[in-house]
Amino acid sequence: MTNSKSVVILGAGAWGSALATLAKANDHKVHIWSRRSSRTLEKLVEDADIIVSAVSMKGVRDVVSQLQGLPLSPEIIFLTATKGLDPQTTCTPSQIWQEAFPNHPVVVLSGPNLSQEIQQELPAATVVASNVTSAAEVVQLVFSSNRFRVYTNADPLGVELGGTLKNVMAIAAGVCDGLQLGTNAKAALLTRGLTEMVRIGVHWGAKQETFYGLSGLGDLLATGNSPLSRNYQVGYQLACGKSLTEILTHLQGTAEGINTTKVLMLRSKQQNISMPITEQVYHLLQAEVTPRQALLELMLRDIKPEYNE
Ligand SMILES: NC(=O)C1=CN([C@@H]2O[C@H](COP(=O)(O)OP(=O)(O)OC[C@H]3O[C@@H](n4cnc5c(N)ncnc54)[C@H](OP(=O)(O)O)[C@@H]3O)[C@@H](O)[C@H]2O)C=CC1
Ligand SMILES: O=C(CO)COP(=O)(O)O
Repeated sequence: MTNSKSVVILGAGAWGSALATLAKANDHKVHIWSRRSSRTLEKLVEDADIIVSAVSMKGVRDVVSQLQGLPLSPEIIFLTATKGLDPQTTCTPSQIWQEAFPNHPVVVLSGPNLSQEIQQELPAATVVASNVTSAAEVVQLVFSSNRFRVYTNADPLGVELGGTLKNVMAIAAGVCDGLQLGTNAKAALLTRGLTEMVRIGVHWGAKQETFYGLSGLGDLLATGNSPLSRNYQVGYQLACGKSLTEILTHLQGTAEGINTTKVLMLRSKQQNISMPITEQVYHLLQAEVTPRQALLELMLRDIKPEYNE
């Protein structure tokens, strides 16, 4: 097949494995690498067309620095699928990749993509975004199929922030359901959560409209309503009285929202941006408030117009 690409996926977790399944189903040559792999990264990336990073945030700088020492073809496209923020710099993963590889195109993939549903071959849609349109189109072709619809987008920062910021709201949504607060409360929470995502995201440099697409609202709806989301599970179990340590001991995989909440608190304080839901999620994760106290804090904030910001 002439359009067959060589795809190397870094990270053999839930998301790396699901992305591998999608690319393989389209007859691409796919190799998955993890830090436990017997095969060296150098050998694997030798003839790669696309390097996909599906490691969790805490692994991004490690894999970037491993790749930096290797001779890479200038044609290689980097695709990042991590939904997190760097705790030291507050940078997004794509900013880290682009800084390390300034001459390569970097593409972001993000959307409502619960990996378990994708592994069950249920239909889903996603967004691939880049400043280099041709690179986004290559990635679009590699992953598109009759069960995975891939849209391109020219706002990589907005696409990446949508998938990242919604993890904080997914924790809050889990709390909302765990406390059995009802459908009205959930709708209010997700809507005001989106307002908060837009507020900080636009200040960051992202486009407002991007947050109303698949990678923002779409992913917020998916993870804010599904027990398959690890972030949602964290919130749900906190509402049921478990401690964060207890929850993390049994959680399958990564809940990026925990780190993202801390990074967002830092950034919103530095830049004086109001993020009341994020702030309550932060206090809850620090065990400084109970879920009921967090709810009351939000309900008893000063009354104000819906849009004055
Ligand atoms: N699961 C999902 O539904 C989706 C997840 N995502 C995002 O994808 C990212 C990965 O999530 P997911 O696959 O679910 O998480 P998992 O916890 O299942 O996997 C994390 C992966 O990251 C690797 N990793 C962690 N630290 C390092 C490191 N220092 N060096 C090399 N590899 C490292 C792990 O390797 P090891 O196994 O060796 O620890 C593992 O392969 C997250 O940012 C998540 O938000 C995005 C969309 C959907
Ligand atoms: O981002 C996701 C789906 O789009 C996965 O959500 P969790 O990381 O909360 O499981």
